[in-house]
Amino acid sequence: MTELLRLEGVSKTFGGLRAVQAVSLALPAGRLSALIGPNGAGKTTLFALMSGFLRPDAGRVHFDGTDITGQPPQANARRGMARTFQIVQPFAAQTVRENIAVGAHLHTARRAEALARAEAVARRVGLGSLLDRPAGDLTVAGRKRLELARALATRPRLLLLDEVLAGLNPQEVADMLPVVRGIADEGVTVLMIEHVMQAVMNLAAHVWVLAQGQLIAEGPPARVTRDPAVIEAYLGHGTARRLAQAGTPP
Ligand SMILES: Nc1ncnc2c1ncn2[C@@H]1O[C@H](COP(=O)(O)OP(=O)(O)OP(=O)(O)O)[C@@H](O)[C@H]1O
Repeated sequence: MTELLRLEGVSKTFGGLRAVQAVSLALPAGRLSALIGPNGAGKTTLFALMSGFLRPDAGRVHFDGTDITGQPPQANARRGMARTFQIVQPFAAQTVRENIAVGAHLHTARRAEALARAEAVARRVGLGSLLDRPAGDLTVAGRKRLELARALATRPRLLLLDEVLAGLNPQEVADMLPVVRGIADEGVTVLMIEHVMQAVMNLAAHVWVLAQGQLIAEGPPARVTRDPAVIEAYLGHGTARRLAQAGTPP
């Protein structure tokens, strides 16, 4: 298994809060993996540490064999790392095409080339018919696709998706799953933070579970979601034992 991203003992403290504590993991290249955990577990902070938006207090980050610890996000983007944000903030007055072209400009200064690239990416994520609409007109589901498209336009090798399914209804989630799977099938390594477990079970080959800043489990999703430590982290202390006593297999 080739790894694309490796964390070694990465930690981050905010004031007295240990948001991420000595996290080590190796992300396999060419696969779709997920990072799950209860609210406030440190998932978004870990993404920021991976992509250079935050600098770790301790530990190292390696991308494709290069130590990138402390490198700024722009440098990491040029290396092939892209991330989406939980709160989508497009340039509302600009068209969908122009918003996506911002990402394409990472690799070209030529406007026509960036716009052409934007159009191709828009079709890939199902925004082809909305290219000339202002981004401010998009629904929540449309904005999520736009966020994905802006990241894809940078031609990433590693795509970090921060809750791209949050706020979508079940039909919209079902419509988005093949889009995300298609990106991975084209060879992009994907790591997704996701609370929608149906999506994690459906898409991810490997899952890491973060709770209170620490990795508490990893493995195939079906096994991880049965892990008593994971059930405890989500549902509270003693839950796994109570479920077992009630005869409900966790
Ligand atoms: N810039 C910051 N300054 C201070 N505290 C922060 C900062 N960013 C995050 N935190 C805190 O660090 C902890 C981890 O936050 P983080 O957003 O990484 O969790 P998360 O797992 O992504 O949560 P959620 O699933 O709710 O998005 C939380 O207690 C949060 O309040």
